[in-house]
Amino acid sequence: MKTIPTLFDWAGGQEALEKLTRVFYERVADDELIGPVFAHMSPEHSRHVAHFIGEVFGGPTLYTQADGGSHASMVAHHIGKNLTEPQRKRWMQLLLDSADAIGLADDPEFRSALVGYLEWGSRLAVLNSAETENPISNHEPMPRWGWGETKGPYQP
Ligand code: HEM
Repeated sequence: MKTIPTLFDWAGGQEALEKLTRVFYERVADDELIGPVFAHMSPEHSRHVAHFIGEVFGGPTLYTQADGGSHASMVAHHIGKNLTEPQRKRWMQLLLDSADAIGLADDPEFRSALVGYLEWGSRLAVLNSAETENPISNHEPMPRWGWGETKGPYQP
């Protein structure tokens, strides 16, 4: 029986994900639509996002252990930001352009899983950004993403 790698391993591990977010946030900073949204991000931002995605994709628990984060603390960063759909679309476009620019795995299965996760996560980010209180409790586990389909429709 074939062993199926995690999305984290298939993507090329932590190094590839950190390269992806580094190139992405360089592009974000130059973007007139979403650059201003990230004007106050910390120097650690890019690495934290790579750690978060890596953990979601089955990699080491760097976001929750090394960075002391949680699903709730990630969501908290988006609360009250009032992100818009055009900003989300630009975020998606720049991230996928960055994936191509660094030569990230581009087989249909991996890209389908990647886009699926990014669509899901970015739409939640927009929804959460309209909230004034964090809908996620500190005890909620980190999301996990694999090669397959989503587990059902959106239910707040
Ligand atoms: C899968 C989708 C997403 C993931 C996994 C994600 C992840 C994260 C994480 C981990 C942080 C905290 C970073 C830190 O500790 O410094 C963060 C902050 C933030 N994210 Fe997201 N995010 C997503 C989508 C989006 C989208 C679509 C937008 C905007 C269009 C956005 C805007 C922001 C902003 C403005 C912050 C705070 C920046 C600051 O500290 O000033 N995020 N995100």
